Amino acid sequence: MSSKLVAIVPAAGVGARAQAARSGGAVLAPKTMPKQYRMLKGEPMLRRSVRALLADSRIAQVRVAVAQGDPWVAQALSGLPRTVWRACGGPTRAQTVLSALRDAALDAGDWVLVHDAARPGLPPSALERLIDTCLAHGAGGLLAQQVADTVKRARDADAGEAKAPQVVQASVPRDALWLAQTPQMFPAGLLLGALEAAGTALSQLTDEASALERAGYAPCLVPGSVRNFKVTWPEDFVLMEKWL
Ligand SMILES: Nc1ccn([C@@H]2O[C@H](COP(=O)(O)OP(=O)(O)OP(=O)(O)O)[C@@H](O)[C@H]2O)c(=O)n1
Ligand SMILES: C[C@](O)(CO)[C@H](O)COP(=O)(O)O
Repeated sequence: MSSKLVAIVPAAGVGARAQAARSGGAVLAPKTMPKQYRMLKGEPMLRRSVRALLADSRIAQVRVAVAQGDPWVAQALSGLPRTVWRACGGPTRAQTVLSALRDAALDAGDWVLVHDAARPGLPPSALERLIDTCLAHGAGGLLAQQVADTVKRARDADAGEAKAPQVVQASVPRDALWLAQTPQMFPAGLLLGALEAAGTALSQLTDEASALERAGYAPCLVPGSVRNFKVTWPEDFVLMEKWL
């Protein structure tokens, strides 16, 4: 591989949903330690996610993007090889990724792989599969899981009945449906161009592939892993510890 492969880990979120139970159901103000620094089997979640990436020697560097004034990152990442961190976090995930990408100043032909700090369970085999597929096809792609359950679309909630249960409008054919995971891997120039072209829609993009799709590309869907779920809700910490 003549071009280099660099990983970006957006880690500037506050983990509001993960704190819901501890605040009695309400979403907390971002004062408590964000979820990416909570310990999972004796190690901060962020450190585990970075170590999962370092397992593949083709990744030349891992660049972690944190919020301004983050007091936890230096300790959480101490001693890890090929790893740097920058206080370039933005108000949304997509804005964090865009500023990290600009900060990295990669060549257009380099590859960039974006991975959530909140996915510490990434298996080496899934990472290897993604990198192999993207390099072989010369195109970008993402890890994803085919939907296994029957899918329902809810009818618009009745504004007058806040406590009424949601009801089904229709069942949705699931054959072509996949759930997007990370890492997501693209040529750096392509991803930067697609994120910049999103303009005011940037903050609505929930993953990198969406930016490429808007720009007319069709990213490869590479089978991910059930272990690679995103730690989002309070109960996810216990579940992830069982996998690790
Ligand atoms: N402004 C933001 C928001 C999110 N993220 C990162 O994007 C990843 C996926 O986001 P998510 O799981 O939603 O984390 P949070 O935004 O922290 O969670 P919540 O939405 O519950 O607050 C995480 O690694 C998170 O730190 C980020 O770098 N910058
Ligand atoms: C990127 C992602 O993990 C793919 O599933 C997801 O879209 C992040 O969403 P979040 O709302 O920022 O957790």
